[in-house]
Amino acid sequence: MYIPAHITGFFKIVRKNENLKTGSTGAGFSLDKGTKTEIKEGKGRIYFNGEEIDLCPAKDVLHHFKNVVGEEKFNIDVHYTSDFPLGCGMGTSGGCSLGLAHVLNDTFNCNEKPLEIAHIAEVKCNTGLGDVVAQEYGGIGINTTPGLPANIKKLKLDNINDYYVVVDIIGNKNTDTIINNPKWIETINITADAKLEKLLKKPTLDYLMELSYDFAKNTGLATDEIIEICEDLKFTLGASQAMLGNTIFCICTEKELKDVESILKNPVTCKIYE
Ligand SMILES: Nc1ncnc2c1ncn2[C@@H]1O[C@H](COP(=O)(O)OP(=O)(O)O)[C@@H](O)[C@H]1O
Ligand SMILES: CC(C)(COP(=O)(O)O)[C@@H](O)C(=O)O
Repeated sequence: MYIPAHITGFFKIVRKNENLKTGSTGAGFSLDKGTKTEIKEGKGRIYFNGEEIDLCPAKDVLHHFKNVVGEEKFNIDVHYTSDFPLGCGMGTSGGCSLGLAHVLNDTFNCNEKPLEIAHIAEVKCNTGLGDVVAQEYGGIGINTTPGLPANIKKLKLDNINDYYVVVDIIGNKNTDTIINNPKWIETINITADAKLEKLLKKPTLDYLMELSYDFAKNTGLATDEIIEICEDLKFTLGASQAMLGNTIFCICTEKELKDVESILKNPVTCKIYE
């Protein structure tokens, strides 16, 4: 099962009593690189690109299905193969949660709701608020409702194939340290305020990038290093920080691609995944 990586440009945090209704609003897009989930016979271990890891949302999804299926039938290990690391704002933890929920639901012929199970796992573990919803829908999404049921308006572009998304991962940034911190929540929500309405009135990719860069700078989430590189990428459609990671993303045309790749240290070139 393949789940696309997802980049959030800007977002607002909405916490409710119910995990299903807790989530984010905002905008972002899915990529043609991501995470593949497979299960094999085993003892409940989780492997990420060959290394055993402790991944809270994956464990939560496993726990849910173990209760549904019955412990005696549940002898599996999980194997993830991912293009992007965890904790870098590429929605990798979401890809792991959602991929696993789908694989288990299909394999054990359950009649569960994989998207809901994955979203609840992400919210409980503080690894994501809107990723799995966006990943399930794909494309460029404007998310107007936190949690589920989802209300995502997709931005349809005739020339979407003309664009490349170039990603440069500089380092880690764990989502839970930000989305649980009252000061960050206040700053993020004040800065995000009005951006969604603005984008809905003028739903273009350039404007999404402009609002995202404004969000990255004005929240203080982007480091000086990231801002400096984004300034160097001003000749493109736009560049900003992937939320919530220490990661740059840039949207450019084929003509600009070589210059963009030469500015970034470890460029990974992708396309938007519809
Ligand atoms: N080797 C690892 N590197 C980074 N995160 C890891 C690793 N192993 C497990 N984790 C867990 O993965 C989760 C990453 O979540 P998050 O920061 O939301 O990532 P992403 O941006 O990929 O969605 C955290 O719960 C973290 O504890
Ligand atoms: C921005 C974030 C809250 C976290 O994203 P990540 O670090 O990729 O888990 C995301 O889930 C969203 O709601 O848009």
